[in-house]
Amino acid sequence: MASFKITGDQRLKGEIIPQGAKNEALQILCAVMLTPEVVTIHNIPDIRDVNQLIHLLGDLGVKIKRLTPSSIQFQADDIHLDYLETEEYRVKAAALRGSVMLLGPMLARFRKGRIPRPGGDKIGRRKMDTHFLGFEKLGATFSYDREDGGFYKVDADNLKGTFMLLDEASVTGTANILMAAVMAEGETTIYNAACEPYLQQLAKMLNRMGAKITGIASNLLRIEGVTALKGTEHTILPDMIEIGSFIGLAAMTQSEITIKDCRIAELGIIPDVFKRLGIQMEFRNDDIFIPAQEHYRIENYLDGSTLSVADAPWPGFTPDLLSIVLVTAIQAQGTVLIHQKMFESRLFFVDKLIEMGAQIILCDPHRATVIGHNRETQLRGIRMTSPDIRAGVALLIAAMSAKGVSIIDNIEQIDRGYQYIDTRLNAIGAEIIRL
Ligand SMILES: CC(=O)N[C@H]1[C@@H](OP(=O)(O)OP(=O)(O)OC[C@H]2O[C@@H](n3ccc(=O)[nH]c3=O)[C@H](O)[C@@H]2O)O[C@H](CO)[C@@H](O)[C@@H]1O
Ligand SMILES: C=C(OP(=O)(O)O)C(=O)O
Repeated sequence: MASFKITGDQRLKGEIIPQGAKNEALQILCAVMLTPEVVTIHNIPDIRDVNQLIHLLGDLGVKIKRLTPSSIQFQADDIHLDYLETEEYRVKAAALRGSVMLLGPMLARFRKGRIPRPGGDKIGRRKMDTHFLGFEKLGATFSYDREDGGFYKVDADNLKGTFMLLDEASVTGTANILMAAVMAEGETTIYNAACEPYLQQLAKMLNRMGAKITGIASNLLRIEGVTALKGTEHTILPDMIEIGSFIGLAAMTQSEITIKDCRIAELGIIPDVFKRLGIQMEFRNDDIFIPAQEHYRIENYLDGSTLSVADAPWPGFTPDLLSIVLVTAIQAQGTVLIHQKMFESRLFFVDKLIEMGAQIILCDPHRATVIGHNRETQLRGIRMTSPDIRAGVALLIAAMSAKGVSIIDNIEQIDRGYQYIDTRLNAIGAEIIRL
């Protein structure tokens, strides 16, 4: 288990380039399984989850040629389906959540998919019903062997297009069903589809491969099935969660940071939520400039009542940034209610922030009220453990703003999704040592 030792209270200054988006990369990498032709992907982040998925593709027989550190060529022209039945596959695929999206492409191309219960953050129940209800609608049979350590199997003689109304707008569920439907016979309609930028990017890539998808960016996707897909090139967007994390980090640590090439048009409501916390930012072409700010004041609603920030499926605010908003509010002036609707166990890390001196009331597992210090009291460094990827970065931000030294254990959680975060932040003035 690795740890970070952070000496807090440093002001950062400089430019930072966001990495390619983790959650987009996981979808796009699974899509390479849909064609025997070459698919070239650019801006791939060098992070644990993504590297594990790339290894898994290699084990399945995908030919992998690294062109540059972040550009890779894939060719899935000789897939070893027998590997799906091995113990090694179970162990490796269970190490991350993104591997679940291999099912849709495998079903589309080989009419068979296997996946163990996937890993990912332990942030409450993470059901997969949407995925399998969708596959079943397309004509697949599904079985789940609980005795067998939890192994999902899908098989189909033939996939047939149909209308489906998803039980919820699941991100990986929509990606999975979409990738199965592109090669189903006839027309599929997916209503209540998730439409995060990750999915928009996936659908655009699939269309470049020869798929016929309309309704991209909406919750109503129409797919006209095709018999085969061809190769393509794809560039992953900057990681919007990393961009949001840097905005929060700049505000909390009173740092002047320019976040480069953000693809601002794709960030949806994210900048506005941070602006409502009182954080100033300037869009300079496609960069976001955050000035060093001593004070930032949380807005109230127009009627004077307390602001709340809640997650919702896109174009609502992503749940993956709520931990960052929460930590950022600690040094704001004012009060905000953080409402994490989607996950049940994502707010418990506030205990550590409270131990550091933050004023937070955990109302219930889904809601926490943060009463900002307005920099009248500084957090103090402590030893803590990173429970999940985003809480881990929230704790890192807290530690960087705190007086004294903090240790964060279990930083493998952070490494799942943030590329060389210590090196990149140290380059602009942080003091983080990897132990
Ligand atoms: C690898 C990957 O891409 N992971 C992301 C993906 O996970 P993932 O695809 O696993 O998450 P889902 O979108 O399926 O659902 C997340 C949670 O939200 C709940 N839910 C979902 C939709 C809805 O309309 N109402 C609702 O309550 C689900 O029951 C579940 O508890 O999307 C999540 C939600 O944006 C993000 O936190 C994860 O980072
Ligand atoms: C919850 C997340 O990831 P995963 O779905 O991979 O656990 C996340 O990226 O915040």
